[in-house]
Amino acid sequence: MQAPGESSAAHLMAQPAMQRVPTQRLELFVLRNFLDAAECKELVDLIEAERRPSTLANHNGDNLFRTSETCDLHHDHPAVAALDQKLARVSGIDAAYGERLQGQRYEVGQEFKAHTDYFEPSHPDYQKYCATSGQRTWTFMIYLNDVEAGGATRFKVVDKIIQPERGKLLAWNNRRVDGTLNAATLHHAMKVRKGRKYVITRWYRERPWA
Ligand SMILES: O=C(O)CCC(=O)C(=O)O
Ligand SMILES: [Fe+2]
Repeated sequence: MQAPGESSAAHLMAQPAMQRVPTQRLELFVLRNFLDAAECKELVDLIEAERRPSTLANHNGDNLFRTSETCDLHHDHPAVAALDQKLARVSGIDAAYGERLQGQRYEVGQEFKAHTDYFEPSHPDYQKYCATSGQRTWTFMIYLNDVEAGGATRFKVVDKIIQPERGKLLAWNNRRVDGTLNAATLHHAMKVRKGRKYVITRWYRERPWA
């Protein structure tokens, strides 16, 4: 059994067509065709309708660190509610532990430089971000389109590159199996070279999101 807010390799590998990316240093999974073309299109349209410049929780003085645009998705929209439920099933994590779903759009030249999704406990704002709902546990991310060139997600510590592909789900544990934060999850959303890239990210927490 997994703790609330946590997925597990065993749960994920029991999902049809789930693949584990071969590396000892982190739990990283790919599921192709998690969403179909129509589902992806509907979500892209929602992101298009409400995007705003992306922000950073841990701002580090580099204004070019995350240059994409973000859209906070509305969970009362049927397409978003359906995705929320689908993610709950595949992850095994109750949707209540998930932060609000976020869409991201990258134009040519836009990126999100190498970062980890967990919050650094030494950061002055750690309490602000983690006091209520705790640390981020797992990240689930869906690519909503095929990108003409660029836009891959690179896990540089383990030297794995995941190519964007319409409907593909990428999931990883931000911590090691023993619960400690895993710096090998460092990842870089590389620059789009041609076309556009749309993704949706879902970060889960240790406690219900509030
Ligand atoms: O767009 C990607 O490939 C990765 C996005 C990401 O790392 C994030 O939103 O935390
Ligand atoms: Fe990330």
